[in-house]
Amino acid sequence: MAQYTRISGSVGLITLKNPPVNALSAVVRQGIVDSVERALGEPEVKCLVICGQSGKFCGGADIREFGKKMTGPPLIPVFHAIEAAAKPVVAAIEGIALGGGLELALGCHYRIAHSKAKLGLPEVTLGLLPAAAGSQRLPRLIGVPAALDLITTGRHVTAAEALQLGIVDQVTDHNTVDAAVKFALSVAGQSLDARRISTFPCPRLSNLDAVFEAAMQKVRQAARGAIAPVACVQAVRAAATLPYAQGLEREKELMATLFTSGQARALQYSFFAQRAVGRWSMPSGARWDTSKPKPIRKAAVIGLGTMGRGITVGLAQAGLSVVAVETQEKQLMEAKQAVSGMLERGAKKRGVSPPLGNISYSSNIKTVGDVDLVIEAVFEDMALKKEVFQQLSAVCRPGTFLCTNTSGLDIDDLASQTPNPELVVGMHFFAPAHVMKLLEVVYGPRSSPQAVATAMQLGKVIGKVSVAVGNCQGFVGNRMLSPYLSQANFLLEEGATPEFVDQVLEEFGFAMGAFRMSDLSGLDVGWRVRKAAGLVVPGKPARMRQGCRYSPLGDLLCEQGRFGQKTGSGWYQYDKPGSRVAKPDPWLHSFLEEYRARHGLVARRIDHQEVLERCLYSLINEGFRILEEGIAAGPEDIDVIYVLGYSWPRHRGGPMFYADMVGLTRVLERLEFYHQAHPDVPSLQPCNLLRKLVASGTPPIHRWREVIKKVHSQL
Ligand SMILES: C[C@H](O)[C@H](C)C(=O)SCCNC(=O)CCNC(=O)[C@H](O)C(C)(C)COP(=O)([O-])OP(=O)([O-])OC[C@H]1O[C@@H](n2cnc3c(N)ncnc32)[C@H](O)[C@@H]1OP(=O)([O-])[O-]
Repeated sequence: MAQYTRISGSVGLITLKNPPVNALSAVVRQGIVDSVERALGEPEVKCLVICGQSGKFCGGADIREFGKKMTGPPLIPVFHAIEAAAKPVVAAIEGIALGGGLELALGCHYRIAHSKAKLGLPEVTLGLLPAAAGSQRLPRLIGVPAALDLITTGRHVTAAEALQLGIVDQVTDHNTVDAAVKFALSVAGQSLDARRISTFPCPRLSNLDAVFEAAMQKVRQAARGAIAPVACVQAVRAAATLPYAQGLEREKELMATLFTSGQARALQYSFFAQRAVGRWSMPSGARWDTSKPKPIRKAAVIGLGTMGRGITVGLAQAGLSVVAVETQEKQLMEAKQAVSGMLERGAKKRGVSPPLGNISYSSNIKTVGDVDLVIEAVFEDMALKKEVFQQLSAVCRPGTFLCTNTSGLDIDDLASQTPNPELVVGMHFFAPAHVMKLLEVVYGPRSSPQAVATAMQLGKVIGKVSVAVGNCQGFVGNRMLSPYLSQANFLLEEGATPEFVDQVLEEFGFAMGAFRMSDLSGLDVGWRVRKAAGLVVPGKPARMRQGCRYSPLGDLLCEQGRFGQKTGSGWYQYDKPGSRVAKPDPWLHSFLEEYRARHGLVARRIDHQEVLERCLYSLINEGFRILEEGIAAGPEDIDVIYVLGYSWPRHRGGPMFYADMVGLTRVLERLEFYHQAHPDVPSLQPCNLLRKLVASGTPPIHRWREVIKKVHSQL
């Protein structure tokens, strides 16, 4: 709702009330209409102030109403009525003014913001564009280049930047409503002609076409197939080239193409999925709202390689006291330098001083005796990790949580090295650990709900989106990646090239295809895991393992020292070790031909569809197995992991959402088709849960948890 009160005798105060972010639901919109009408009708009222309840102005349109039948007054006429008002209307912006919330403020005649407020038009991140005249008013107010930047990126700006850009008229450190009331009274009775933004001409640009060509090229490059950023550029162009009313029509047309698009649905699903994963649960019944986390004030990181350094930076930047331990003196010195550099660069970007004092460095593991939580990040070797856990059990005080950054080793096996396995969980960071948003929190059968709650809470404190998952080889992300990479290798055996497979996957929206990604992370990483799993054994049948098809292509490349970017050659060739530009490698093409000839394989023509379906459906199928086993509680958990950790294109929602979009019946049919052609590839054999979902009429994704629950209760 929107509450109307009269204050200071002559000020009509309209307070938006719709927790948690005062979104512009139908009721709120009607409340604004009624309140503005009342204030304009009361002769005693000389001016109006609009504010939001609980220190938040407005989070925009109510996303929960999208996809439902539209009720209540539409936004544009509401904002026009405010702009046309004969009495000054001042927006008192506290906390947030985002999307429709900023568009409401742009409809007002003046904007006063609190210094901590964040403002922006993030519609593009939801697959939309600012459709309450924001794409027409903002360019008129701040100019085309600045408006293009805000609208195509959706980034939030601080109140200080908003003042500098001309979005707000004043910034205050004090009570914003008081400041707005004082300001409103000071301008009451003054002419408002020069304050109605929709009447402003859009600032002219001598190189208008060049500006828009450059903007369009930039968004197309970054978009990876997303359509909303392109529509945003077109909407701002309308503002720069058309009268306001026609520009508004164009904005409406463009929004209509986006609103019902699959991409908008995927991005809005992703928005809510990222919030849903915080409400975690375990098969034991333990849940986010029944498990109390322990506060972590002091933490330790053991092993300061690439991951350990990034984790240390993330903890220190979040204000924690950190003990950083590296037993090799030389590595310790290098790590100290690297970590300090990362903190200084981060602080410079954020305009704060670097928290160098938060970290103490040591080569002695005995110095972690007084910490609340330890994150082990040593080399990915089980024997070494077990040794570290034994040492930690000896030096840490009772109740210290012991976490491991392993990317797929058995958490419970590590927990067996300690007297308190209930205090052991996995905290699987993604490289670079101080940048990537995702954190997989892995619980073993003996991990306590408090240990999980504490790791999830710590993830939030250091700015991560944490997802709680069960313990199994490769956890969720890497486990699903295995069939995806196997299919990519099998496709090479059958006639494809790395370039073609990667092209298909990158057209789908991945930042990098399977082979370019392997070259980046290093082929030797997978080779070590396969060796540890006993898959790389000389003399074994080349292409079968335990009765299943196996491709030794990656092993053969590693035996030749082709580890990817780091050695200057892998699936592609590179100018020199460490360079990032992948070039097709004639050597690899002849290597593949020889390999096929040696194994009696005849190359055949493989099309886009087959590459996409075999790589993605085998990954999705493994996702269904993970849901069936209860390793992940719901499809949202898997989708958030893939979007934030494995560059699955956000505008496709995630693997499980994509399966829902394609249609589970189709996914099942195609898996059955490919499994028939490749009976020795178990990852193509449709999972029972998938069959059950299809048999129960392919319910929409938000209802899969019911079917999963039923499956679990029958197990
Ligand atoms: C016409 C017009 O042009 C168009 C078409 C539009 O306007 S489109 C809409 C444009 N607006 C946006 O893109 C802003 C989206 N929201 C955010 O970016 C963030 O939420 C936040 C505002 C910066 C707060 O972050 P937070 O970290 O403090 O809390 P939270 O956990 O994220 O959110 C707290 C709770 O609020 C819910 N929520 C947040 N914004 C919402 C919104 N706009 N509508 C409905 N619910 C919303 C969210 O789901 C969560 O619910 P629950 O999980 O607790 O049940």
